[in-house]
Amino acid sequence: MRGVADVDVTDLVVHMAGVSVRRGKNVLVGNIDWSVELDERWVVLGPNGAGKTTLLRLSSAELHPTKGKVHLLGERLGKTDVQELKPRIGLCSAALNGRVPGDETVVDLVVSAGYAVLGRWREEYGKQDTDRARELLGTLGIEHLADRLYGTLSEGERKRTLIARALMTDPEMLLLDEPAAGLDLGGREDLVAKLSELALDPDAPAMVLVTHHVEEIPPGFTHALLLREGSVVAQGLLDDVLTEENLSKTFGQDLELQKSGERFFARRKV
Ligand SMILES: Nc1ncnc2c1ncn2[C@@H]1O[C@H](COP(=O)(O)OP(=O)(O)OP(=O)(O)O)[C@@H](O)[C@H]1O
Repeated sequence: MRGVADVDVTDLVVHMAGVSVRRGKNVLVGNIDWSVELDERWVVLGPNGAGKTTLLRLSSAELHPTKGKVHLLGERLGKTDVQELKPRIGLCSAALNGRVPGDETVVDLVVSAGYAVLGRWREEYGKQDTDRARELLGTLGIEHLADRLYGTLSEGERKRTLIARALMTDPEMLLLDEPAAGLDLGGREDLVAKLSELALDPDAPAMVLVTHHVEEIPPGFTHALLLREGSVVAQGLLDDVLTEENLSKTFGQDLELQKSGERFFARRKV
């Protein structure tokens, strides 16, 4: 495995060294060493409460560590202007979903990401911006929904809209917090296929996807970090890390793991 001590952090998308986040007596994540390179696509996997969202909030400059150093896109958290850093990071999370006005059109919602506002009325945008937004909606397979109101979309369509929005600023890193949560089987499979296309695109940004389910890992993802109770169980290349033993340790029960093609499936051992 790559040694975190002897890397040039300015070349890395994420670099964490000895990072902990505490709230009172609770250790949300403890002593994390992790780095992400530009061409890598990481899945962060773990049970409820493992610290996945905390790790993503550190990676999106939403949260500072209690201890340790975090570098994002070569900038040290705490020593850089996060308002300049944030547009370079595309974040797609359920928290955002709840804050979107339902009467916003899909294309306006995507365009407004470039201006870091929710609600297009505050800004005037150019044709170049709306063309790019429509192109991104096309990439996610929902160009036909561009003029619909966000409030009328299905959950799966909303998820894709928010991913297009996160890509609007042409970020150097794309963070996806449980993108398939709440989707039905077909919706999940559609999304996994789209994320797989994105992961395999060499021009796409570095990606970090948080999930509870191995079934949601899109083909093309290269690395995994397994978290349990705020600590790293294993991290590295996906095929090395995603083993029955590591998965069982992560979820605290005896699990059977199968790989079919490029997809993973897990269930409790009987
Ligand atoms: N402000 C806080 N104060 C105390 N504990 C907190 C705080 N925020 C989060 N926690 C705890 O830290 C742990 C990690 O939370 P986090 O949201 O990062 O987990 P997660 O892996 O994303 O969980 P889930 O899969 O359920 O979303 C949880 O046990 C949570 O209850």
